[in-house]
Formats: sequence, C-alpha cells, structure tokens
Amino acid sequence: MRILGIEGTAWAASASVFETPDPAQVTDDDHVFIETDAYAPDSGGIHPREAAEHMGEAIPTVVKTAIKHAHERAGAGGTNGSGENSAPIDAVAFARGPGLGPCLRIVATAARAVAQRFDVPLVGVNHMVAHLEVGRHRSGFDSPVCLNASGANAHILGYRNGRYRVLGETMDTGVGNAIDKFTRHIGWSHPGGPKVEQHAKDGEYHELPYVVKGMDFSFSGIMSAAKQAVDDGVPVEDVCRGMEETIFAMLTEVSERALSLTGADELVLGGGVGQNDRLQRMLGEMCEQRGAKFYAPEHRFLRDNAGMIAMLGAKMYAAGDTIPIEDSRIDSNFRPDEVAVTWRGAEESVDRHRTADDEVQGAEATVRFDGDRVIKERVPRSYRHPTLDERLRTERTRQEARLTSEARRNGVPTPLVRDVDPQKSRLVFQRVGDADLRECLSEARVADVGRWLARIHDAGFVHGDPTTRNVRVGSRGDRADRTFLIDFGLGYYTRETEDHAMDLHVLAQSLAGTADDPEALLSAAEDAYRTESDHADAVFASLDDIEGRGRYQ
Ligand SMILES: C[C@@H](O)[C@H](NC(=O)OP(=O)(O)OC[C@H]1O[C@@H](n2cnc3c(N)ncnc32)[C@H](O)[C@@H]1O)C(=O)O
Ligand SMILES: Nc1ncnc2c1ncn2[C@@H]1O[C@H](COP(=O)(O)OP(=O)(O)OP(=O)(O)O)[C@@H](O)[C@H]1O
Ligand SMILES: [Fe+2]
Repeated sequence: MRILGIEGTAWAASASVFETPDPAQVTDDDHVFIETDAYAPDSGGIHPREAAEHMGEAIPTVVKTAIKHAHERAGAGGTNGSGENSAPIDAVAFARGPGLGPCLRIVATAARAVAQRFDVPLVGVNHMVAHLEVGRHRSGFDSPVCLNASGANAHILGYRNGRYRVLGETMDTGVGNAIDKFTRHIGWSHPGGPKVEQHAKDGEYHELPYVVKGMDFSFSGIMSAAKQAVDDGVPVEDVCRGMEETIFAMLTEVSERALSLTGADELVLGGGVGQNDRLQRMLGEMCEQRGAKFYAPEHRFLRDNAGMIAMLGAKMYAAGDTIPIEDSRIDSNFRPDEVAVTWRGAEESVDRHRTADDEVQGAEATVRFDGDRVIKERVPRSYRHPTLDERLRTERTRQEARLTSEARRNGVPTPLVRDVDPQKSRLVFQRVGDADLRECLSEARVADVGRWLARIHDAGFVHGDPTTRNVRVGSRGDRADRTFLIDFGLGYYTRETEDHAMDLHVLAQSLAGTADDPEALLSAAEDAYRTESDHADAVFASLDDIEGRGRYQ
C-alpha cells in the first residue's frame, strides 16, 4: 500500500509518501519519504495570512516532489504499476484540522486535486490523532497513553471504546505557544522552543508557579511570572531553566497520573515540543521508575510533518475510512475525541486493573496497608528538580492532612488522619472502604461524590483531583455502605466558581476515561451537586465555559 500525505495546519508545508505491506504494524519494509518547506516569520509569531501565503506557494511544490517519488517507487516494483498515467498511490490523506483555516483550505484543495487526478480515494486525517498514532505505530505498543506536546495543543489521551479520550489537557494555551510567547517578549525569533532549550543548559533553576489540577494544567501563570522575572533582571538562562523544569515536570506528572488512572504501562510522546531532550528524559525516567515503557519517535515525526498524516491515512484507508470529495471540508477546531477510530478494535482499551496487594503505587505516592491503617508516603521523583520536588511533596502532604480533616468536619466521609510528617512527606490514615470507586461504579455512589464536592465547595475549598480512584466505597470502618473522598493533596482554599467547576470537570474526565457509560453516571453526580450546592447555577455556567472553550485558536 502506498499513501500520499499532505500536511499544512500551521507552519509546515509538507508532503510525504508512506509505503507499507501492512499498515496495522511497523515493519522493516515501511518506507517513509517526507518533503517539507517550513514557514518562518520574519518577526513575531505565526501570522495566519503569511502562513497561508506560504502554503499557497509551497504546497504545490512539495506535493509535486512527493508524487515524483511515488512514481519512482511504483516504477521500482510497487503495486500500482508505473507510467505517467497509472496511479502511483492508493489514496491521498490530508490534515483536515485542527489548524489555521486559510492554511487548511489550501491543503484540502491540493488533496482533492490529486485524488481526482489519479482517481483514488481521499482520507481526512485529524492532525492531533496523527501526532499520537505515529508514535503508537513506530513503537509497536498495543495500547499506550499518549502525551501530545505540540505548539497549539497539550493533552494526554487514552483509547477507549472506539475513541481517543482526553484524559487531561491545557486549560489555556498550547505548550509550544506558551514558550513562543515568552521568547517573543524577550525579542527572540520564532520558534522559541529550541532557543529556550539551548539557553536552559547554562541556567540555574528559577522557581515559577506550578499548576496541575487533576490531569489538567495551565501555563498562563508561569508565562507571566517568567516574563516578569526577566524584566526584573533574573538571568534569562535561569528563567529558561525554570520554565523547562516547571512545565515539563507538570507534563510528566500528568502523564504519570494518566498511567496510574488507566493502569496502562506504555507511554508515547507526540508533537513539536516533544523534540526537547529534557522533556524526553523526564518522561523516560518516570516510566522507567514505574516499570512502564516509553517511546518518543524521531524528531522528524514529532514536529509537524506529512509522514504522520500518511501513516494514519494508511490505517484509515485499510479500514475503509475514506471520504467523498463533497464531504471533505476542513475543520479548524477538530478535536481528537471527535474522531471515530475505525482502525482499532473496540476491545482494545487503556484500562487494565492492577491486582491489589499490601502496597499500591499511586500517581505520586506509595501507599502501604497495615491492619486498619494506611501509610502514604510521597516518594521523591528524581525526574523533577530537587528543589521543586521537595516543595511539592511537603506542600501537598500538609495540605492533604488539613483538607481531609476539614472535609470531615463539613460532613463529608473521609479517613481519619492519625499522623502527619511533612518533612518526610508521610501521612497515616484510617483505612476506609473495600474498593476504589472505579471498580464498582454506580449512579448512587457517583451521586455521593457530587454531593460531597458541593459540600466542600460551599465550605470554601476544592479537592483538586476527584477521580474515580480517589473515592473509596464500601463498609470498612463503618456499618453502612459509604462513599469516602481520599487524596486531597491537590486541594486548596478557593471560593472561585471556576475552581469549583474544575473539580466537576476532572470528575467528568475521569468517568469518561474509566466508565463504559459515563453519561448516566455524570448526570447522577451533577444532579446531586445541584441539589446540595448553594451556588450550583454559577458553577455549571462556569463548567460550560470550561468545556466549550476552543483550544485551537
Ligand atoms: C495544529 C498544528 O498546527 C499544531 N502544530 C504545531 O504546533 O507544530 P509542532 O511542530 O507540533 O510544534 C511546534 C512547537 O514546538 C516547539 N519546539 C520545537 N522544538 C522545541 C524544543 N527543542 N523544545 C521545546 N519546544 C520546541 C516550537 O517552539 C513550537 O511552539 C499542533 O499540533 O498543535
Ligand atoms: N485511607 C485509605 N483507605 C483505603 N485505601 C486507601 C486509603 N488511602 C489510599 N488508599 C488506596 O491507595 C490508592 C492510592 O492512594 P492515593 O490516591 O492517596 O495516592 P496517590 O499516589 O495520590 O494516588 P493518585 O494520585 O493516583 O490518586 C487509592 O486509590 C486507594 O486504593
Ligand atoms: Fe502539530
């Protein structure tokens, strides 16, 4: 099978030829040819009009080069015969979105023209799914969690029941764009990522805000603080180092959380920021320490490139997932979780249960069971800078002790705190429940969670990570069947409705990531929240806002 791929969502005018005997798996006979013409702005960031002008000029040329290459391959014994008029390809795959509308239109027009010329089918590819499928394909992993760290995006995805679920994502800008905005502020040319990497090598760690909420994260506070630090005279190398240490530790932490939540033991990386060596080393180290496998594709497959479009195009074409020309319009806000994944079996899922014994490795702590006591220790994470690591562990341990008790005082079942030692990042709790909620989901239990969240919000704080693994259910330590909230380490005091809504959003994401029928469960939680809360309308308005926010402008 030979597929022509075309990419041009923002800066890379790129065409490729992907040839494979079996699109379902990586083989020694896979052949990838990529021709890219990059747009580099003279000043500032990417200008949509200039980018589109670049696409208009460069796409026809790179496509021509790729077609010539396909003809050569076909002549060299390919499956489609040779000669100017016979089709040297089986299908044309193009990036349908997300991306800049004017650029996408040029790509789609070129793809339609080539498909018509050779009378072959058209395949419309989601660029973000391509960023993750290229890693999955080349790693040979079965069912990895995927971290996409690209310019306009940042999210962590897992496959379940025919869709890629967004387990966590940025609450504001993409990770590359955040870095590029900082470098623009200090007058460095676009793209800024590689320059930050270079300067960080000579820098000392400078502390910046660290913002993780469940598996979501935010960059805006870090970026304002980074700009301010440079304006205040902190050496730029130190700020670059601080940015890398902070941002990449956040991405590594959420990746570890996603592995822990889903029980997966494979991680793949995608996106242009994935070329950063420090990010790759942090992810590699985290995976090694938890016994998971990590794969990062070569740089030419990480940054935007048509190779990944053709590779996913081949899988889709083999699954019969082609589109008629009249349905091939672009979608500049195309989300990865909108894609019906036709090329993978519904039974494959990142969703494996761990067998329970007397020790559990959580996302950030080791939990030991000792009779009716639970000893939770936040073990150092060597991938993090030691100063940041120490700060996070002590702060979270203190906060967890405080908020677990405060929730209890507000009528929310939580374990009793028997001992706390912030220096050693160690807590001793009463053991509660018989199982994690994720193993025995029911509407009544999820409704309890909605009710408990409303109570703590009315009391002026959030849980910060209300996933189905941070709820214990059962009768241990009590007579009746009860639903306990645990793991308040990411909680904090706040009366902002947006922070309260984030708790509900994290719960929704975790249900989508672990339940077969998340909608009914989520409604149960939301109904209970509505009944219990003093300010439900404002919280739900804010939740709509969070969930409707476009990430791809
Ligand atoms: C929608 C699509 O157009 C968009 N593409 C995109 O953002 O290009 P990509 O090639 O995936 O990523 C580019 C970003 O990657 C950053 N980057 C490149 N090399 C880097 C490095 N060594 N360290 C950190 N960032 C780096 C650049 O600064 C830039 O922000 C996306 O995938 O979000
Ligand atoms: N008090 C408790 N009683 C019973 N089981 C507990 C208790 N505390 C923790 N556990 C068990 O240990 C697991 C990990 O605990 P916890 O969530 O506190 O750690 P963590 O490292 O923060 O995990 P994560 O961030 O992945 O949720 C829980 O999912 C639960 O199964
Ligand atoms: Fe990209």
